[in-house]
Amino acid sequence: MKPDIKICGLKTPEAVDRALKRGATHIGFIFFEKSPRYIEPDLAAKLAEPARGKAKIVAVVVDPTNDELDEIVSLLKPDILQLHGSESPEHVLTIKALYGLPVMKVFSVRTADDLKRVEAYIGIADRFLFDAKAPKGSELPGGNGISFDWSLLGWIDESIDYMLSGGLNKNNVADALASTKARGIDVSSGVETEPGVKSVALIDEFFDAVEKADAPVMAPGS
Ligand SMILES: O=C(O)c1ccccc1NCC(=O)[C@H](O)[C@H](O)COP(=O)(O)O
Repeated sequence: MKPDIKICGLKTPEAVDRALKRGATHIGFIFFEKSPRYIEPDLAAKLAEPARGKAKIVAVVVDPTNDELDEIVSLLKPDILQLHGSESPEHVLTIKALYGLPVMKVFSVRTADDLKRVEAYIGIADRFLFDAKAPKGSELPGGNGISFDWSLLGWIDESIDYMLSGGLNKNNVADALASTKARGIDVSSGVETEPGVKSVALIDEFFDAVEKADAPVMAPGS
């Protein structure tokens, strides 16, 4: 089955256009002010316009207040809220009830302990995203361009819908898909020339790598 592909941290019409042309199923906008990928909600709304009905528009927030969410939801009209902080199951339920939107809850992973709380969110979060935990000293909860040990996800049942992220790029995405049961992948730094600067060439190369990974292996002579 073709994986969902989310290109995250978009800030230009060129990058949005290329992601859509190549078949991104999700595009993400970052509403975390310390990020080099931060974008004002009104600008994100303009950039997202060509994606409506073609790809899911994802608003990435970190321990958001209701005021922040009110502004983002009313301007951007996202399809999904990506909660990338330490939102409790109760907070996730409150957000879902307030905004009526599906939630993708992020777990930041370095060790097995980081996955202990997943069960508490089953039936509450609509989808999970397993991302690498920020390295010491980083101010960013995501978008750090580093991977984690995917074998830590081995116990996660196939019935659990999750995306995988953290340091994915054209060189490791095939391996990531083969080694996990991720139904989707999410990339940011791997399609950038520097933090916050997306490259249409790297977006192309990333999609090429996913398509190659997905292509059936032909028997010799067939
Ligand atoms: O990308 C950011 O700057 C960011 C900042 C704060 C919270 C989340 C952030 N990114 C969320 C994403 O979904 C990224 O795509 C994900 O962390 C993977 O990033 P990367 O390892 O750079 O591919």
